[in-house]
Amino acid sequence: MFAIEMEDLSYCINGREILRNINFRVPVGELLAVIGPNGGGKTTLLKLVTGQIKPSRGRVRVLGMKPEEARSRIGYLPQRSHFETDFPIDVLQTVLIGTYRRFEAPTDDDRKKALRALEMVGMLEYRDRKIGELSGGELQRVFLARALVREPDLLLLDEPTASVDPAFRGSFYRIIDELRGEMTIVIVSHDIGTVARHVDSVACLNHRLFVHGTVEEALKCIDDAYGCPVELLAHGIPHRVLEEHPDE
Ligand SMILES: Nc1ncnc2c1ncn2[C@@H]1O[C@H](COP(=O)(O)OP(=O)(O)OP(=O)(O)O)[C@@H](O)[C@H]1O
Repeated sequence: MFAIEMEDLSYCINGREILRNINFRVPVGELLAVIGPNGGGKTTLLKLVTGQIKPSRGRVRVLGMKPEEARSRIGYLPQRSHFETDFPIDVLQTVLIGTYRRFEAPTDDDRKKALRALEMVGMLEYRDRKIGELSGGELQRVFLARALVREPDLLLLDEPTASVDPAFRGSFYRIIDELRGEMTIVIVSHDIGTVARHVDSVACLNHRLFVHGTVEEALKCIDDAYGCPVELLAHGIPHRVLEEHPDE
């Protein structure tokens, strides 16, 4: 069984093809990075996996099911959005949002799981703090706990380390290394150099899927996917830094 399967999948908005003929299989347990230029469709791909949007053509299966059936098995950390941190809610309550079931209050078991998730991300002692008092990196760890609280089989992380300090980036990847093998993990990232050190495989997406393979295989055709040169730096493992894209 695959954690994610896409077959001849296309997705269009207002007549514009955002994703084109994607064929893609992510084995259970894989730790995958999805990279690609801005607007290449990475977030759209994740939304198809969570069932927030439906393909215009083709098929997507998640853990062998339709995405909407698999939803309770998916943990999702969306791209950093405008979260209202003035809202008077504490850390534990924020994590409990991840256990949400319609018409049901959180149970004692939900609370235990939320505390365990906070422990996993090193935020247990912050459980009673108001979220408005947290730094960006601390808040992001709380959101990661919220994605982990249902003990998902598939964890989707959209730009998890964007706009947080380098110290958080290090602690974030230590958490990911600990989760490795316990669940399938998909990380959307622009930080190719860092992400490449931690993942099993890389998918390179720019409206179509250019490659899904080992880090080395992906780096070989990354220039094609980006449509512009990518500078290679030798750092023991392949490590690249993006040059500015001429269109941006
Ligand atoms: N609801 C929408 N309506 C119109 N266009 C949309 C919508 N959602 C996404 N798009 C467009 O689809 C394209 C792909 O967007 P998406 O957010 O998936 O890209 P991305 O690879 O995640 O980009 P980034 O790296 O900048 O986050 C973009 O051009 C975006 O403007």
